[in-house]
Amino acid sequence: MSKNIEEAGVSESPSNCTYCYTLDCSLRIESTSSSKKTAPITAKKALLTVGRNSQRQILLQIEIKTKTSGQPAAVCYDATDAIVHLQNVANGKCTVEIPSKTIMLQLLDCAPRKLNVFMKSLQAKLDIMRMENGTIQVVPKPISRLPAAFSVLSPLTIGEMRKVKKMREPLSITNSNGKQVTTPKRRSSSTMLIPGGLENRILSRSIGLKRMTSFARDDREKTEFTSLKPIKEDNTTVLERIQLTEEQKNVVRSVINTKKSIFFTGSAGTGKSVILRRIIEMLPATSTYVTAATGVAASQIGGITLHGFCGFLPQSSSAEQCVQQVLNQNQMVRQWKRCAHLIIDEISMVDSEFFEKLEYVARCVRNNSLPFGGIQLIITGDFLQLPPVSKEEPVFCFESQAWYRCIQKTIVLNNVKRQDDDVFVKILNKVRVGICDFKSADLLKQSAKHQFPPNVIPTRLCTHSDDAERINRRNLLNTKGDEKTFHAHDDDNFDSSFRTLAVKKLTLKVGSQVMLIKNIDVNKGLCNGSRGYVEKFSDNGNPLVRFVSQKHTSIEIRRSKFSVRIPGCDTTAIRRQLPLQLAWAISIHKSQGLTLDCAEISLERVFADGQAYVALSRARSLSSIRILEFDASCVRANSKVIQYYKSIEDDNEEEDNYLESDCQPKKFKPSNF
Ligand SMILES: Nc1ncnc2c1ncn2[C@@H]1O[C@H](COP(=O)(O)OP(=O)(O)OP(=O)(O)O)[C@@H](O)[C@H]1O
Ligand SMILES: [Mg+2]
Repeated sequence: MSKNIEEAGVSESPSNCTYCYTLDCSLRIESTSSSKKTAPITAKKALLTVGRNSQRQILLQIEIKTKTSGQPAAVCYDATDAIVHLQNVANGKCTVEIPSKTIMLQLLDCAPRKLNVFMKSLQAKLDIMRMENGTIQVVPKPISRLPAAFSVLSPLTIGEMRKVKKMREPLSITNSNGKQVTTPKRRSSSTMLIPGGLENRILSRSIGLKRMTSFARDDREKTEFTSLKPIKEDNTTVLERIQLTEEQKNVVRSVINTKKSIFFTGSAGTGKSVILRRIIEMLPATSTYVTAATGVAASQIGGITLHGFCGFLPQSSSAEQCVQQVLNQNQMVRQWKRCAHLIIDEISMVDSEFFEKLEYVARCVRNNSLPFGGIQLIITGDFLQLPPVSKEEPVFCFESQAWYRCIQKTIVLNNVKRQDDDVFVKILNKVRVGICDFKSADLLKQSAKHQFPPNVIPTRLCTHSDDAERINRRNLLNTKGDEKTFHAHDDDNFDSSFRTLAVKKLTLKVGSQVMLIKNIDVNKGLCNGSRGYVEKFSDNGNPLVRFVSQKHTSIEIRRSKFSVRIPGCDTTAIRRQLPLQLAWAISIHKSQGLTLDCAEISLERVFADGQAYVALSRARSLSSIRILEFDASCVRANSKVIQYYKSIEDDNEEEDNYLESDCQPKKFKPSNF
């Protein structure tokens, strides 16, 4: 069974069948009848279940909690002719049209991934049913009350998946000129295989194209049908196809199933941010707030900075003043009240005082005495990477009483996915805890001789950001090639305070060293952090980039979509810009969270614990870095953090002896507790 589900893309499903065929959402039911107009029905909380009746028709059951009785009211629709519109799935929205019942269901505020799986499973079952029936019932019998027999659909089997795949393969048909025409390989998910003109009618409606005048079955219609384009979805969110490992899935399950406040940690490259992206897709969009300690880290997960989220100025204000600052802004009060899940990446850079203030503000503004005002915290990061920026000895979040009160479960990830070179991983694991033995130091020193492909100058990782900016400015100025400036296209929702890795104005020259800031084709090795140089500009003005991973061809880079989820709404702000940044140099602080495939590191002026570890662990392999004048003394780890991690390990070992796996670990007790 698990194989079927993995193929269906729901590998993290806790309960396969329920996961595919039930969905929590907000709902609006509208009439599509032009003659009989009725007021739409809206429900903040509804549960949709797909099932069958005794005649094996596919039914859509809707349960709504009514305000008056508090009891769920249920209604069931025959979904035989349902049309699914998937354009907005990435934002947790979707529309289902049932023409025979002249209604339209608008599903809102869904967890995007769950919605995607639910709709695709429904679509696959409908496609199979229609193919097997050969035709659809144009006017299925309406079912006004719940059917006597209603059973949740069985999960998709491998056989069914194959049938659907085959059905969606290109069709070869002959048009009126006698030419063979092939339909698009991947049909949009809202298209259906229904014989005759009905298919055209449904297609034209479902994709919102011009209505066809005649539904007669003739070749001209078939040709028009072939020209339809598949619906585009935001590939970066819903359709990211990284197969999570067992330990990664375990984190997702803990967050989704237990609803506990969870801190998951692990060394650099264990997939913490990948897991976060999956979790974000599985939580309802309007009550989930995605944040990170820094702008760069936030942009990696489509979120905002924690400072941007909180609505107060933590440095200069007391806890009471912070509460007051929030209360003075209605928008911020609404946001704090609406928040049910708060995601924080790169927690190591958030200091204890800020975390205490956040927790206090949450309780006061929400008027809820539970830890963090009852918000589920989903926190990740590695405290052995960069600490909070501070002139004095940093005080970490885990040292605060708030942390001790709020975090109910701590999970440690052990499998590094960024590097697959065992020797390098072992060196990194030692460097992480501040150890650099003679053998490791020797291997790191030898890397100074590494050579890279001609024309690709490795990214210089600088300890200080001024150095990085200076290097990029100087190199761009000294580059002699043609120059072009690309201005970002921002939509109306985009606010200047939003952070994305894509800059507002990007100036490139032929010969510029660049780095991808987004995955564009993972199979070809063109992913976030891939390095290359601008070879020339194409006829339509886009840069042609020769990447390290693509020795023989250059790739035309076009504008990509960078989305920022607007706090408190289920909409996103969109910036369209080239997914590139200048890459002669970046600061180590800005590189935290990134994966680089070609870097030169100078660690002479290291000033923070974990800084050397962050720099070294950005690389995919030892052969892809060049370390200049390496001295083992730059390898530093904070002793408080080492002690904290030791305490987590001890707790986990003890926990293994318990039968109940979710018992609360004792955790690191803050000294002043
Ligand atoms: N299950 C997986 N399968 C394949 N690749 C993976 C998997 N998990 C993570 N990766 C890859 O490993 C790299 C590191 O992942 P990610 O950035 O999520 O790690 P991280 O733990 O957040 O690291 P850091 O602590 O540096 O922020 C990325 O290139 C990511 O695509
Ligand atoms: Mg990360």
